Amino acid sequence: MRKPPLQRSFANAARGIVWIFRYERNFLIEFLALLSNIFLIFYFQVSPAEAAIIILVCFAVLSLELLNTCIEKICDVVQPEYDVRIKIIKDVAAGSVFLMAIAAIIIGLLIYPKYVF
Ligand SMILES: Nc1ncnc2c1ncn2[C@@H]1O[C@H](COP(=O)(O)OP(=O)(O)OP(=O)(O)O)[C@@H](O)[C@H]1O
Repeated sequence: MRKPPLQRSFANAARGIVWIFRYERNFLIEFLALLSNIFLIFYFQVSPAEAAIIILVCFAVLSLELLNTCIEKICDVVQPEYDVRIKIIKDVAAGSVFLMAIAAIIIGLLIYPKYVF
């Protein structure tokens, strides 16, 4: 199979992100968290290294949300009925987003207080 041109690959990726914005509420919430952090970084004039860590962990949460949604969609195709194995797969995939979200909160608690107080 021939590889699609680069701009078509970008267009496919952009379509995927537009789709998840429309249909996955969690992604929207996590995106708003990214925007809030960008605001706070400028407001508190956070150092470049710390800002990079904050931005990186926010994007990590968003990326894991994309992968979690993919896994959910594959599961729904493979097994639309209740299945305890699907439950484990979906719960574990959701756990990956949850863990990274906890990491994001910890990083926020480590970085922001010194700018606030
Ligand atoms: N086919 C299934 N068999 C067993 N359990 C399922 C099945 N589908 C969903 N579940 C359970 O319901 C939960 C939510 O799954 P669902 O596909 O509805 O994702 P969601 O509501 O988009 O969740 P998330 O907030 O993690 O994105 C799963 O984590 C799993 O525990």
